[in-house]
Amino acid sequence: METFNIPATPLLMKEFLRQMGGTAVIDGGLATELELHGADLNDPLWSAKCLLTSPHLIRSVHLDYLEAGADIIITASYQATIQGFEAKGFSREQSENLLKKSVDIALEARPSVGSYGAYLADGSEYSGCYGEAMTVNALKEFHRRRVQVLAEAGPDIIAFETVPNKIEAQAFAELLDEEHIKIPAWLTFNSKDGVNVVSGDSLLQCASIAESCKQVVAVGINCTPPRFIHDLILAIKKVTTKPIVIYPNSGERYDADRKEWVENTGVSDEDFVSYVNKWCEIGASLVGGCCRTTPNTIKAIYRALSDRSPAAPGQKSKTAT
Ligand code: MET
Ligand SMILES: [Zn+2]
Repeated sequence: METFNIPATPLLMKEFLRQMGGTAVIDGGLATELELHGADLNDPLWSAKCLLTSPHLIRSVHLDYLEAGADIIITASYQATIQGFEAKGFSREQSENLLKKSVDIALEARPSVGSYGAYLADGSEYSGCYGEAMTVNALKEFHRRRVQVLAEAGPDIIAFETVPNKIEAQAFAELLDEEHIKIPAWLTFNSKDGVNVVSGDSLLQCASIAESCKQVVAVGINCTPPRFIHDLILAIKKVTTKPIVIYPNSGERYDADRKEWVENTGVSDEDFVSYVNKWCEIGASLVGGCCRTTPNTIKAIYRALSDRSPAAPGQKSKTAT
């Protein structure tokens, strides 16, 4: 495993990318890959359930992604919340230790902070509807201790992922500031129409919130069908000077009622990857995959980027298999 120290300013994220040859490769879906290896994640904790039952499996999937060429791996903390562990009978201290464990497993990892909708485990991170009564302050209180614990575990960067609406983007940005979080962060939104974030809130407004937060070193999109990515990059580019991070899902449809992905509604690894160079040409500099993408997808992204220019990831000392 390589260790990258990403210093905590946007400028130095750019320096990290320069060292990477301009583009860095992120890993692919974690939870869906754990499932492919037999984990039963039908649980409110989703991938975080493996922190309890099979940490060795998490470790092995992280390694698969590193071997496939990922420069950045994302921890199993997406749906790990103190409130979620407590609901299972763990003490506060045990819950905090489980959060920390997700970072320890990935060592120089980038912990994932899923939204409040992910904690609800009812698919609401794909609707962004938290009800009229939800406020920025309530979301901040929900996430506060979690973000502190993850930051204290010493990762390189905190990935706030699948952010479905503006109030949660605001909550994360304010938390980073209020808690004086020294670890840099990225904020990635999801979209189901290629124009707005899933709640219908303006992507431009959401990305602007990320842009004006000094701890945020990259802004982008995750867990969104590949066919929408091109237009979303162009939109984000209008409001940010920060590096753009893109990790789409396989494009398959998720059936929230049945709690399963509808197979064969997505694109093949090859098709997915054929877009990657174009995305980088128009402004993306960190690219990977989200749900239902696999180490094969990441291998193909790594190869596509290596073919692009001599300064691309292929030139790095790492050997892709
Ligand atoms: C619903 S998006 C999930 C993101 C998380 N990092 C995962 O790959 O499991
Ligand atoms: Zn996803």
